[in-house]
Amino acid sequence: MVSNKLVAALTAYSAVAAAVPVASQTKGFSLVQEAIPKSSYRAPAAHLAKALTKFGAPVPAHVAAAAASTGSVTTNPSDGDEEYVTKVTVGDSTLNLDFDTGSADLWAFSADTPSSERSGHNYYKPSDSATKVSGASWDISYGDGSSASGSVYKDTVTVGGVTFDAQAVEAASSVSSEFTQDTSIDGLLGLAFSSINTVSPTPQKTFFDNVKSSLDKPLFVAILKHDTAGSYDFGFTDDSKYSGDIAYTDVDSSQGFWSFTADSYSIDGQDAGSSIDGIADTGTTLVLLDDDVVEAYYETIDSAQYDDSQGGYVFDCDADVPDFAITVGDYTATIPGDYINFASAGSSTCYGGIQSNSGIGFSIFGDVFLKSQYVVFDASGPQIGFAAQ
Ligand SMILES: O=C(c1ccc(-c2ccco2)nc1O)N(Cc1ccccn1)C1CC1
Repeated sequence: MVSNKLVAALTAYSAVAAAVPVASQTKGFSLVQEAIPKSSYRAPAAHLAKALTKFGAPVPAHVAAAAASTGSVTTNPSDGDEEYVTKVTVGDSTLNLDFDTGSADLWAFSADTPSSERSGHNYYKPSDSATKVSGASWDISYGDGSSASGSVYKDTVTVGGVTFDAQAVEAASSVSSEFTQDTSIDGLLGLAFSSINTVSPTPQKTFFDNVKSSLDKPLFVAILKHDTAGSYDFGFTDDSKYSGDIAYTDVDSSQGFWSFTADSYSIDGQDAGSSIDGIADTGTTLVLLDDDVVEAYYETIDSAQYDDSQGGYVFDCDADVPDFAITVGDYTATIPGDYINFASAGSSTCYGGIQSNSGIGFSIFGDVFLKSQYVVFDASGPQIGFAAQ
């Protein structure tokens, strides 16, 4: 049964992301000395940490923290791949956060959230070293109609071993019912561009913006999967996690999103011959496209129809559901039809993973698409890269 939350979300909108090479030393060898190219620059602390480790000395926490130049954290799909939950240390709390490349606020349930709105959730407790940002507030509304607001602290946040000790943590004083009812997540970690951070009067930087200059590479990768654990990787790409080559294309960040143009799209392998402008949004469950594309897609499924009560297209669960693909350069990114047979909608009907973007003027490539791909969000450019998982 499609959960009430999902129906509510879909009715309004459906928004809702190294092995240290052991040098094999043999007796008698020579080293070629060469200057380290700038692009592989590592933070000074990384060299200190490495030297201390080499001689068996303890690495002080502040050195280790400054030194982390890559990180990786597991992300788990909730039931039915509705959202992806990632553990993050925020101040003195470990919280389950929804990494969201469609927004730029790091916010969490907090001691300021009324207990009636907070039950079933972990919540943020400022650390002893936290500081409140005087006069600051935040207030965000999402495409599914959900919202939250509150005050702001600076505190230490660690994601997959990467730490920033002055991260803006937005403590919720109020959250809408969608968040209260979704006890899988205790808040969001925004990974869009900081230009759309809602803190007033001074917008704050996202976690990625704060750490990207200390990472080996200024990028993060979303490796979301269907019904099994994936990861968010920071500062590196890992060719054991994808096949073929990564196809990159430019990102237009002027609206704060990871916005790109797919050169064309195809339905069941039939190229439609027109491009799609959209955003990569780990915080949106489904794929939301212009109405003409959605209608062309469901034309291919005899039993498909728009169901007002479900707020979207449904079809017989035993229908043959075609693939939907977009092309980026010479790479074709395919969503398997099985991913578009998204969820039960009662009796023998199923809910489609492709739905209308309700005319918002751009498409949203949410988790139904992202979980079929290895997706590189690269701040240099900026650019976005896709490869087959
Ligand atoms: O939910 C959001 C969303 C995220 C952040 C913000 C926001 C407001 C102020 C700063 O950020 N506003 C949104 O609405 N979707 C997904 C979506 C789905 C459907 C319709 C509209 N949207 C943004 C990424 C597009």
